[in-house]
Amino acid sequence: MTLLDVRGLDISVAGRTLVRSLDLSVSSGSVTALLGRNGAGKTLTLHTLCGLRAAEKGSISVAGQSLAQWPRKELARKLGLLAQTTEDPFPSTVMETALIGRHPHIDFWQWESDIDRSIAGTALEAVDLAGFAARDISTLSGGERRRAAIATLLAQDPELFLLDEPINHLDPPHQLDALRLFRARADAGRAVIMSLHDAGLAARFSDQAVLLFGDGDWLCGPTREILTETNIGRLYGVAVREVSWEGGRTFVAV
Ligand SMILES: Nc1ncnc2c1ncn2[C@@H]1O[C@H](COP(=O)(O)OP(=O)(O)OP(=O)(O)O)[C@@H](O)[C@H]1O
Repeated sequence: MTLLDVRGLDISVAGRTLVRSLDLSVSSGSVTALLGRNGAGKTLTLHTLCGLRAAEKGSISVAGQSLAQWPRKELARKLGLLAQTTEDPFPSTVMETALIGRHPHIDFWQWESDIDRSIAGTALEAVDLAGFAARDISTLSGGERRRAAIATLLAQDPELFLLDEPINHLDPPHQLDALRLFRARADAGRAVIMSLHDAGLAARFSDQAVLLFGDGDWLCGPTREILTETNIGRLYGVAVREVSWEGGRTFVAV
């Protein structure tokens, strides 16, 4: 089933067109990797896809209905954003932070139920924060805080996960854990779009890749066809070699 359909989308800022006439279709069960240099427009694109930023030109539909027509709370059950950075303006515990993800599922006058607490607890376990529930969120390390943000999104449990550099701050084992976890969500019928700076991890975990060149140009297609030495070299403006091993491949700048 097509969860997200984007046609002719322009992303512009301060008089510059970063993405011109983007067409993108995302189906349940798939992982899409979004790659581009710093400033190419990955964050602005993700923010536009979830309605935080208005689309100047083009159409975005979510589960067959125009993005703008979705009531905000219903939309938050369809799609959820892992922002690139998180702020904690109010004191709260790690459990309270994870429970924020349950808000789209709770009626206006209701408190979180035991089921919501159990879902949030399971999400904390999934990101290796089981023992952290009572901790003040402001005491977490950068990587722990990133995993708490992932737990909040897992507790939200949207159909489409929009992830802005999900492995920021994570050490290598937790990077793999997080990417495996989202890959498993997709394999269970959800969908994922994630911006990444590691083309090797994009090759390993995605089915579809979108390359943003930052000048309006983009490429989109099956990962195997899009992630090539030539395209990645053009994307980053450096010579790149593909390195393969049994079943896997990565890219090295030379
Ligand atoms: N409000 C704004 N005014 C002017 N320029 C902006 C504004 N917001 C974003 N930009 C610029 O738009 C460009 C795209 O930003 P965006 O955050 O989408 O990049 P990105 O691809 O996610 O980069 P990174 O890899 O560094 O996270 C950047 O050059 C940024 O400086």
